[in-house]
Amino acid sequence: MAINSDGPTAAVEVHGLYAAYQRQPVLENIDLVFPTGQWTAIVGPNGAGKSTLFHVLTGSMKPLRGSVHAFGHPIAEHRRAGHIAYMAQREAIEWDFPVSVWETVMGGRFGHMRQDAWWRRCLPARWYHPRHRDAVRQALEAVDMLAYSNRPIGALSGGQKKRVLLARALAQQARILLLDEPLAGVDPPSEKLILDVLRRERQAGHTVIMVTHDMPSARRYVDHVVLINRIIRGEGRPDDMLSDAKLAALAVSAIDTSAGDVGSVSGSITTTTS
Ligand SMILES: Nc1ncnc2c1ncn2[C@@H]1O[C@H](COP(=O)(O)OP(=O)(O)OP(=O)(O)O)[C@@H](O)[C@H]1O
Repeated sequence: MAINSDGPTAAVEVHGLYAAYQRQPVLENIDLVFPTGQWTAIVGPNGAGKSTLFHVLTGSMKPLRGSVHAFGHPIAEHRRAGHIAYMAQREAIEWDFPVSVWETVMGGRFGHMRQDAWWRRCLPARWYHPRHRDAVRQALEAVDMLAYSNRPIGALSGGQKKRVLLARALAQQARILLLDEPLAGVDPPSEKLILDVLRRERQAGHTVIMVTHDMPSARRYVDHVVLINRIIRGEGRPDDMLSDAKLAALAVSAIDTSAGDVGSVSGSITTTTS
């Protein structure tokens, strides 16, 4: 699939999106445009539907209604072509699986490997095309984890696991990066490292969309903020969206949704200004 992402095209466009689990609505009437090359923070309380939105954006969950396009093409085409990199929450990974850091990050290359000659895909991992090995090495270097390449993923600290998940997303060399809470549970140096990596991705023209509860970092780094709790509660510049008043209103919006059995949450949004 040839995708022309030059010019002002939106990286991702969502129209009239509804999503539900067992017919219980989680997202309703979502309309969003993520411009190419911008860094967006998705902010909302626990249970607001942020991860669900990402499942739909990656094409792993079918919406009840509505459409999702990336660079003007249906999201399913991008999923097949590996154009969208996704960093799941740490909890979403089976860490006891007996694979090394290197093999985990190589997983980010599987979409690209479909373009390799069939015989190369049958070879042992050490014979993978050098461009895959280079991408993995660069990604591990970017998150300062190359020295841990041979370590089993189960033998990493929480912050190191986050960095490996980010490396796997980077190895995909995708134009769109979706990151579900990349800053959760990391210490300040790791947080700075991750934010600097994402800033470089944005500078390279990639579109970065991250879920976060870290308001000081969002205020400092991102271009655009989307407030969500089952429906879109606001979007705009970080200064406007992340005021204490807006965040307090977002936390109250959680109470509005509890009648629908979604979003009945304890707000976990930090309103501390940096
Ligand atoms: N597999 C599932 N089956 C049924 N309900 C689900 C499933 N996954 C999520 N939900 C429900 O959907 C709602 C939205 O969940 P989601 O994980 O998208 O929220 P979130 O905003 O990412 O929350 P958090 O900040 O806690 O990660 C919640 O009420 C949750 O209980």
